[in-house]
Amino acid sequence: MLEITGLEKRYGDKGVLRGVDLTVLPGQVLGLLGANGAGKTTLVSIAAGLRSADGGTVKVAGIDVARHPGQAQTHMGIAPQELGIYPTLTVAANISLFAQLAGLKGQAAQARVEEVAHLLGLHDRLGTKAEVLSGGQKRRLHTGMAIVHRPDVLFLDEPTVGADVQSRTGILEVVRELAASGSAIVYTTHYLTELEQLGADIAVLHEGRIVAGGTIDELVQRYATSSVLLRFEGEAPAAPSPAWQSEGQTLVSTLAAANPGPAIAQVLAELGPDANRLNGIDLQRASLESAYVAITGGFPQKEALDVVAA
Ligand SMILES: Nc1ncnc2c1ncn2[C@@H]1O[C@H](COP(=O)(O)OP(=O)(O)OP(=O)(O)O)[C@@H](O)[C@H]1O
Repeated sequence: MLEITGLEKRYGDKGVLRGVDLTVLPGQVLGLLGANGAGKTTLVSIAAGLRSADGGTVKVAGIDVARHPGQAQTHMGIAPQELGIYPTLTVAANISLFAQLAGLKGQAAQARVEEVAHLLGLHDRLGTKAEVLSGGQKRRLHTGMAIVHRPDVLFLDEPTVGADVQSRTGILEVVRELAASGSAIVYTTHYLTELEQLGADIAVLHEGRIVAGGTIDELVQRYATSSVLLRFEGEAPAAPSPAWQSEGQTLVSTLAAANPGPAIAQVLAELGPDANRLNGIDLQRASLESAYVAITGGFPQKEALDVVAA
């Protein structure tokens, strides 16, 4: 449904996208992850035909977005990071405007506007001017405008920033519902738990390329490991392992451990009386977060860690 091949984008002499390939199938939610400045918004904007690329192609429903942006855009919905609502129009008029732009008319348009408002918990605000909505309600409205025509391909760029729990739940519910009805969805976020809740597939954008992709389970299996972070006060303990690094007044040691419980017991036994000077033990289970951090180099990868036999 969405096919991105060899996409390149430079700002001045800085290559932000350096050959990005991505495919998103009908019914698939693709979580696009990357650090601040990795190029996610740039990628989404080019894919949606809002910015031009320096190389590569984007096809939506088989249509080349750069060559036929108007035609391709009839198959898309986009909710950019910046809110794009019309403040002086009511909630109903905002959603309705986008329904009409997508060719929905009369009773069908009216029914869909009400359905979207209901899905996003805005049904009792239909007659309210957008400018008086709360931040979270504005965010929901902004999402509603992007999905009203049930687009084949939907781009949501950090849709839950500033949204409260209720707004977040509503937005995730709408994403699930659209994917179930066959939309291909690109979802950028820094909230990894949302991607877990959506059962999304993941693509990690790093240094201009997609450096890892797959289901959450695949990424966790491949890159993540449980780890134990130990903090120690004062002089380094007598035991030769584990290795410690200074962090100000504190010594810290990070251990990869498939079975953290026995690993902690082993370390405590080796430390002997020095164990009394431990002042922190943090256990991190293998997760999408630890996989992501390993992939983007913020934490050693599984094989590079000092694995404690358990
Ligand atoms: N119009 C522009 N002109 C010049 N540089 C730009 C422009 N837009 C973005 N950039 C730069 O390109 C890089 C990628 O920006 P982009 O907004 O695509 O990243 P992002 O992954 O969406 O970041 P965030 O997670 O912070 O939203 C950044 O270094 C940014 O400063």
